[in-house]
Amino acid sequence: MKAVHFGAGNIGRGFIGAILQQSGYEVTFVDVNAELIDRLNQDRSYQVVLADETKESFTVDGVSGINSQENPDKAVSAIAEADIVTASVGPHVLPFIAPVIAKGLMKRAEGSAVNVIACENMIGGSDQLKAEVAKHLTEDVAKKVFEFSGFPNSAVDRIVPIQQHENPLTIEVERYFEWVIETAGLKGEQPSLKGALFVEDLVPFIERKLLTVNTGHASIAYNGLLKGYQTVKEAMDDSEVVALLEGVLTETSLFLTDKFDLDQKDHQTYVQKIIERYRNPYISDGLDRVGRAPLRKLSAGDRLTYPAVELDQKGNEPAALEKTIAAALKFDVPEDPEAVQLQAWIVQDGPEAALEKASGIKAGSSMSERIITYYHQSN
Ligand SMILES: NC(=O)C1=CN([C@@H]2O[C@H](COP(=O)(O)OP(=O)(O)OC[C@H]3O[C@@H](n4cnc5c(N)ncnc54)[C@H](O)[C@@H]3O)[C@@H](O)[C@H]2O)C=CC1
Ligand SMILES: O=P(O)(O)OC[C@H]1O[C@](O)(CO)[C@@H](O)[C@@H]1O
Repeated sequence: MKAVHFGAGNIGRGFIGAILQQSGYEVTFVDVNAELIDRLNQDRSYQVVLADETKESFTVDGVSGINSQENPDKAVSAIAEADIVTASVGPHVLPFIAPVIAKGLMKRAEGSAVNVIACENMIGGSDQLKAEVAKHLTEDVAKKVFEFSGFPNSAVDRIVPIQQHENPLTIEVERYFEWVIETAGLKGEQPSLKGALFVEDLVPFIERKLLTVNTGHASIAYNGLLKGYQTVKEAMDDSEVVALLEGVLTETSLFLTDKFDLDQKDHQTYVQKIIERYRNPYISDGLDRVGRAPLRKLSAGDRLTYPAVELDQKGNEPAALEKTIAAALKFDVPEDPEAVQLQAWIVQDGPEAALEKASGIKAGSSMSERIITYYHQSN
């Protein structure tokens, strides 16, 4: 069986590619990073190392790579013959992989079913990828193509920090992982993916994950950076950062347990497990990475603004989320294009207007005023 995975990066090699290989697929990675692709074609395998006391490692073999910048047609043919297509390139990159996927789906034998699964930290990733693919198909071709190609949404959870190894393919990952895929969007036979969970309705799973794992992570990053820390470890040793982490998770727990009628005890166990994961001494994770792409993370449907606005509308004052949003406005990393854009908006129009542009939180609203007060209070 053949799998095509877009994004030979941290999650691509450290999580999705490994699951695909363990499930019996020959994995072809598609990427624009020539170093990764050339090495994949040279070695045809790589090591995954577990970041815990065991330092257990395993080999992912039978892999290869296609540089979609140099050989777009090869990527198109690989899609035409694939039994499954997955992607972990970053939400902002989905529009750039869509044309190749559209051409590949058009090239498939009439009616041969395939599923295309976005594995991004976002709600509705595959829906968005499908909409981007549709832009490159005429209406009647799209109708035909989407009869046999499914775009089930998924939620992926495994912490894979940015890391350097002698072999650039080696990847160190936490032992924990969760890959939840919705059955609603599947076409043809349900793929058998070792360790993945298939559910009818993904929404509770993706929202629970995004608004717990990622919201917590973002609060550590933005509040930690504000206090001058560089890593999750340093930040987690600071009681004020941990208090804000516990605050945002209490606030999102209120939202999630209410919206999805979750069992409080079970949810608290899930929350505690995640705080333990942040404290993993075998993982060194940079706050710049965890807080990367601040415009995405401040956007209305993402991990900070979405729960804060929902809670505010229900009459709760999510102070920890608001303080974290204020801290996110101070995310100023010159190598991060979204951070540069955010800071430019603040210089041009002031923090309140920048907040509205990034998040949709209306300037002049009581929530905006509270956030901006926190913004001016923090150093
Ligand atoms: N790193 C983590 O701990 C986790 C990341 N994720 C999600 O997975 C996605 C990827 O994240 P990471 O693996 O950390 O990032 P990464 O930067 O390590 O990997 C992204 C890969 O996509 C490649 N890429 C960029 N443009 C491309 C294009 N046009 N065509 C093909 N490949 C292209 C890059 O060269 C890179 O190798 C993001 O949506 C992230 O939110 C989800 C869970 C955990
Ligand atoms: O990958 P994103 O969306 O930029 O978020 C960053 C953090 O969220 C996680 O992906 C957790 O799922 C972390 O591993 C990652 O550092």
